[in-house]
Amino acid sequence: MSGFERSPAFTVRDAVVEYDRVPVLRGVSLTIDAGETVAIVGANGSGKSTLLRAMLGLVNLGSGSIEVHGRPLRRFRDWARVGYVPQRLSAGGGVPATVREVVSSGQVARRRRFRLPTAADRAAVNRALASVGLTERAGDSVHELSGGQQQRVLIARALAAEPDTFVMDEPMAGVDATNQEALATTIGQLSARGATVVVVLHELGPLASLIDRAVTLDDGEIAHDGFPLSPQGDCARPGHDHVHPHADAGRSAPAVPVLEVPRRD
Ligand SMILES: Nc1ncnc2c1ncn2[C@@H]1O[C@H](COP(=O)(O)OP(=O)(O)OP(=O)(O)O)[C@@H](O)[C@H]1O
Repeated sequence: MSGFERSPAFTVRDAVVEYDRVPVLRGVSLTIDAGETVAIVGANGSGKSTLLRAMLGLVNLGSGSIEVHGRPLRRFRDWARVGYVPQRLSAGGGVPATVREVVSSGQVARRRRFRLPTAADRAAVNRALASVGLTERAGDSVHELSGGQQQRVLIARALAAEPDTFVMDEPMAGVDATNQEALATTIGQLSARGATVVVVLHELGPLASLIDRAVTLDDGEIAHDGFPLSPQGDCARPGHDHVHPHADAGRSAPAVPVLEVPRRD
């Protein structure tokens, strides 16, 4: 699938983003090939989320340019190919939504207008729910769930659309160790099928064995782009403010259902 695609999934050239005239990205250039699994790491406030949001057109560039699957961002239309996992579930305006409804909402971009979900759509939602361990909670309101469970709902929402490109902002945040391992297995399966995965991480943790490229941001600039560095000295201390990726030893993970990623070859 994407392994045969010639265009990179993302091409970022000299991207500058400012908030209230304060530069947050200061000329970031980055190419992510289709099929790569790349971690974006760096200290709090270094610009990781802003970079992801810029790559998806959610914040405007002050200068520079971004292409998605070979097209300038503004002309890219195939958003059904891209699954985004934001950092947190937005408040949702108090409208009660069940876990299944939120997960199904991920499929809206791939459906033709006014077409109801097919059996295949429903099956994809069921697979996504199972892969994050929320099958039993499908009928519950998302507002009743813990932060970590809500995070898993967001991941399932991205999985349900069966995109070939995933952009995830700290998907492991607040998720307990068992579910982190299960998610790592799911992401590994996506990767093995040739999906592109761009993931902001605080620590490589259970994803370490999947990540062979880490991009470190430092104050809005790329400080490292390459093989993940190992933690040393003070950096090895748990809980310190990470400014580079940690290549922890990969751990084995429990088996979870295989997810179908559409082939494009
Ligand atoms: N909407 C906004 N308006 C103003 N400033 C913002 C906005 N969003 C982010 N910032 C600022 O931009 C800088 C980079 O923020 P960003 O969220 O991209 O960093 P990050 O590396 O993802 O941080 P964290 O690890 O804490 O999530 C920070 O100083 C932040 O306070």
